[in-house]
Amino acid sequence: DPAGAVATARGDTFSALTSVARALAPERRLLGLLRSYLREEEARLRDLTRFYDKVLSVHEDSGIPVSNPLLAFTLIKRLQSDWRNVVHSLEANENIQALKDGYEKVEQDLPAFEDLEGAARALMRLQDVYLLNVKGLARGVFQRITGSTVTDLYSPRQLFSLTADDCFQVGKVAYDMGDFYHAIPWLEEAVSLFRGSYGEWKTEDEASLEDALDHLAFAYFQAGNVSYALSLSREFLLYSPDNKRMSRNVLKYEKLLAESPHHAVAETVIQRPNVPHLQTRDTYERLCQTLGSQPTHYQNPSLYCSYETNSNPYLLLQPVRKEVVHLKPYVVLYHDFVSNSEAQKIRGLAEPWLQRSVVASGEKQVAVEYRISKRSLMLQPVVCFSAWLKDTVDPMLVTLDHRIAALTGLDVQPPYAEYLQVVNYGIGGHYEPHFDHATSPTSPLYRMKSGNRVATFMIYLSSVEAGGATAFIYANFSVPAVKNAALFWWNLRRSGEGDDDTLHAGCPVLVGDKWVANKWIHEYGQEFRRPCGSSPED
Ligand SMILES: O=C(O)CCC(=O)C(=O)O
Ligand SMILES: [Fe+2]
Repeated sequence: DPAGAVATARGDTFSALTSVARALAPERRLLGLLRSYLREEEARLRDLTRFYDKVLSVHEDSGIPVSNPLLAFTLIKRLQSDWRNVVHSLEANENIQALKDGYEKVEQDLPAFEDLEGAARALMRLQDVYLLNVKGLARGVFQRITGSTVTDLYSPRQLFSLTADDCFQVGKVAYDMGDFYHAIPWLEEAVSLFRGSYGEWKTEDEASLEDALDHLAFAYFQAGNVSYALSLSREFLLYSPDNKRMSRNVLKYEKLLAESPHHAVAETVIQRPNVPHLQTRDTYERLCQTLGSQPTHYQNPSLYCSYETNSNPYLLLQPVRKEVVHLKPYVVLYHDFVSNSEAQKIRGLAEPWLQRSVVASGEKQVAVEYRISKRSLMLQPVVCFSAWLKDTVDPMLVTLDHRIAALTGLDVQPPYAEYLQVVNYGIGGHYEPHFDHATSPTSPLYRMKSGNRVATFMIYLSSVEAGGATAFIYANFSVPAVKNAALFWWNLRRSGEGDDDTLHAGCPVLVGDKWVANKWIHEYGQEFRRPCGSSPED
C-alpha cells in the first residue's frame, strides 16, 4: 500500500552504515583496554618468571651450600613469606578488574542482541535474493551457484571469512525463529568448521562443536530427516557421552526409524519462510539479480538517449542526458542530474536527521518499535533511515527544485510537491514492492490537500557496489543505482487513476552504502503541465 506523506512504509532495512561505522569507536576503546591489560599481564608474568628462575637456579646448583647462614635465611624467608606473596598476589585480579571496569564503561555503546539478530537476518535475505552460497559466504566470497555455473556477484578486495562460531550465531538466529530453512545451511557450515578445529577452544566463542551438532540435529529432525538427525546426535554423544537428553533423543530417533523406515529420507522439503508479497517475490528477486541488465533495452528503437532541454532556457545552456528506460510505464533516467558535490551535500544535510522509518499501518502512522532496547545502536532489522529536507535548509535545495521543474515541466513548489526525502539503506537494506501513490482514499498522503502523487523524481545519491537496483515488478525491468542520475516516472495515468504497472521496489543492498532522494510531485498544480488525456489508458 501507499507510502505515507509524512512517513513511508518500508520493508526491513538494516543497519545504516553510519551506525555500523559508529560501532567501530567502542571497539577501538576495547582494543586499547585489552592492550593495557596484555601489557600489565606480560609484566606480571615476566616478574613471576624472574622469581621462578631465581629459585630454580638455587636448586640447580649441585652443591647447595646449606651450611651458609645467608642461604639458610633466604630459604626460610622464601618459604615463610616470598612464596605466600607470590601465590596470593592480587595483581592478576587487579589487571582483570581494570579490564572489566573499562568494559562496563563502554558497554552502553555496544550493539544489543537485536542488532546481531538484524545483521544475521540481513545476511539471510541477501542469501535468498541473490542466491548466495552459504559455504562461499563463510569463506568471504559472494558467489551464486546455479547448477554448474558459478557467478561472482562481488569480489571483495580483501577476503573476510567467518568462523565456526560466526556461522553458528547466524544459524541460531534462524533456529530460534523456527526457521529451519535458513538454520540448516548455516549450522551445517558451523559444524563443518568446528569439526576442522576440534580441540582448539577460542576464548571469544560462545558455541562449540557440541552446540552446533545439537542444534543441527534438531533442525534436521524438524525438517523430517530423522536419520541424519540420528547420526548427528550420535556424533554429539561421542564428545559428551553423559548427556541424558541427547541419549533420549537417540533412542527416540531410533524408535521412529524402526517404526517407519521411510523416515530415513527427508519427506518434507522445507520451504523458505513466508514473506509478504509472495506473488511478486520471484519476479522481484529475478529483477534484482539481473541488476538492470535488460537485453530488450537496446533492441527497442523507442528507447533512446537524448539531450533534454525541454525548451527551457536553463537547460538550453546545460542540457541533461536523458535515457528513456521504459515506455509503459514511462520511466526515464536523467544522467548526472546532480554533481558529486551536490550529492555529498544532500547526504550530509540529511545525515543528522536520519530516522528509522515508520510503518504506515492503515491510517495511523506507527513508529516501528518492536523489540528495540534503549541500548541498541539502531542496527535493528527495522525499516530504513530517512529524513525530510525543507527547501529552507539550504539554498542548494531550491536550485535543485528549479532543475527538477525545468526538466519535468512540473510545479514542484509546496504544496504541489513534498519536501525532499533522503533515504539511506543499510546492510541488506531494501524496500519491498510498493506504489508511491495512494491506493486508498483514506491515505495520509491526501493530508497535503494537493491530490495524489502524480510522479516520482528519485535521485541516486550514491553508487552501490553490488545489489540495490530499482526493480519495476509488473513492468519487468530494473534500473541499477547510477550515481548522480535521477529516475523519473508517472505514478498516475492521465485520468488520475493509479498506474498498477509502477509497482516497484528497492533491491537489497549487497555491498555498499545506498542513498536516494525522492521528490514526490502531486496532482494539483500540474493541470496545465500534464493535461488529462482522451484515453484513460494513457
Ligand atoms: O531505493 C530505491 O531504489 C527505490 C526507493 C523507493 O521506491 C522509494 O523510496 O519510494
Ligand atoms: Fe517508491
